[in-house]
Amino acid sequence: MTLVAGVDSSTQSCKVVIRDAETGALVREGRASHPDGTEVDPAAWSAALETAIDAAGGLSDVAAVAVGGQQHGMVCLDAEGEVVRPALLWNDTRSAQAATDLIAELGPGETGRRAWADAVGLVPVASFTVTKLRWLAEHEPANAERTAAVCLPHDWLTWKLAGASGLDALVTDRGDASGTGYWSTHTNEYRPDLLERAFGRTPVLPRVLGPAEQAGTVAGGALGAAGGALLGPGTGDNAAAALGINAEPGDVVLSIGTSGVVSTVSSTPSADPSGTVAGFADATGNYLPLVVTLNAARVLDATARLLGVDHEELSRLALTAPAGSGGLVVVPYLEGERTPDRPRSTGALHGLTLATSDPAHLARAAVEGLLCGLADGLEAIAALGNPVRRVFLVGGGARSEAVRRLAPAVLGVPVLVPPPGEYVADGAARQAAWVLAGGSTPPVWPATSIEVFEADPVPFVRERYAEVRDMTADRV
Ligand SMILES: Nc1ncnc2c1ncn2[C@@H]1O[C@H](COP(=O)(O)OP(=O)(O)O)[C@@H](O)[C@H]1O
Ligand SMILES: O=C(CO)[C@@H](O)[C@H](O)COP(=O)(O)O
Repeated sequence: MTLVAGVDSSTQSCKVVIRDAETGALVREGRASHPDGTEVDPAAWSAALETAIDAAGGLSDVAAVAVGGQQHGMVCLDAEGEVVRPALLWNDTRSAQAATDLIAELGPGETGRRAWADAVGLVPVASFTVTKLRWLAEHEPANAERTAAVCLPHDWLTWKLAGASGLDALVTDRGDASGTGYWSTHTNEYRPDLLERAFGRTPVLPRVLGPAEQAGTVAGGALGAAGGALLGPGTGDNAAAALGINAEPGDVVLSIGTSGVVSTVSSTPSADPSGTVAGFADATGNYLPLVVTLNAARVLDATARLLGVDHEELSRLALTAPAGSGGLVVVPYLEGERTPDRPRSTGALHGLTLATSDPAHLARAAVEGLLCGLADGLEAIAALGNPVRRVFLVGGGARSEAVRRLAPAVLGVPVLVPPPGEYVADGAARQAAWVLAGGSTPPVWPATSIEVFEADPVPFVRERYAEVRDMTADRV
């Protein structure tokens, strides 16, 4: 049996799956936690990857490996390849003003937004790497000066696995490059002019590999791994999830992890000047228009904490309250928000009455608030002309029964739930198998069983949410 490994280095943890390259059958897996915070030393990711590889039984019998990772994180390296400062993650909002400035520099109002969307497929928000680089240039000029190369979390881990042999060895792929804000989905090339505008100069950037292009081999002893396995180009976690689910045009993947994601595979690049839909690339040569919220599974974590219950009880409580939670609405902007663009916002609770002041109503309102944000995302994806034929629900939040049962009601469409699993790591493993096998399309692995959840639509839940979602206080 030939084995391949896939890695998901995501916000809260690192997961490794080892699968049969031919059938896709799961053979072993391992995981390790990442530290909290929106600013993280990349050494924590390599340590977690080392632990997760170990927990998965090592890589000595594995023929190929690929890394999927949280997108956009700014990893700055000096001329010797040392990390200059902790990475700023996708959910760090300190570069919100930089985003506003960069948009205005390409033209006032709509003109600037359209110019960015036409240039790179997205309109800057604090999440994107380009805004973090502007923030660095403005606020930490000494660190900016020391920065010789910039890469993303998955690029850095791939480079470490390959032995970190010099900045010229850095590689990435279209999927993750398309989330930087200085790589164009329209031309398949970097836009050094935009990077120079943001950062003042163009540091070394990872070479962008094709979807199944080899990225070298794992170096013996790198992150404690046995050497020799082929390395895939890796990709961003959302592109990896699409590959893991085998999403095709017309399929929408809804992921409730640290971020809430609504994405779809498309054969054409998108450019949404409103900035709601980010026009990324996928990991197969197609495109991945997507809407992302900063607040997803952690809204459930926070509500469970508030109520002093575990996830199972939170779900049970939510399912005992009525649809619409008697008018109680949780606006879930606990970390600020990216879609809609409210980086300085806080969460809010609206509609408290004596009747709604109990744990069940709060639990239900939290699940509904989270789903309303994703329903807005689904609507935006569809409004750009993307067909919505099937909607898949994945991510840690999909383990909640209340989420699975309320999603079709709030979204107004049936929801397909594959078994709980690590679909990002699976997608990376499938990419590794593709690199090994070669060819123009990834190997076909048998589809997993799917549970279909259906419910009568409850449009009044979204209507009530829309009434109050902009009534929030700013952070102090
Ligand atoms: N049964 C559950 N119900 C609700 N949320 C859950 C459940 N199990 C895990 N989670 C949450 O899912 C999140 C982790 O999901 P995951 O998709 O792995 O995130 P990420 O990829 O961003 O690290 C955590 O916030 C965790 O608390
Ligand atoms: O910012 C985005 C995508 O644009 C996020 O989806 C990150 O890629 C983090 O993903 P998770 O850790 O939540 O899976």
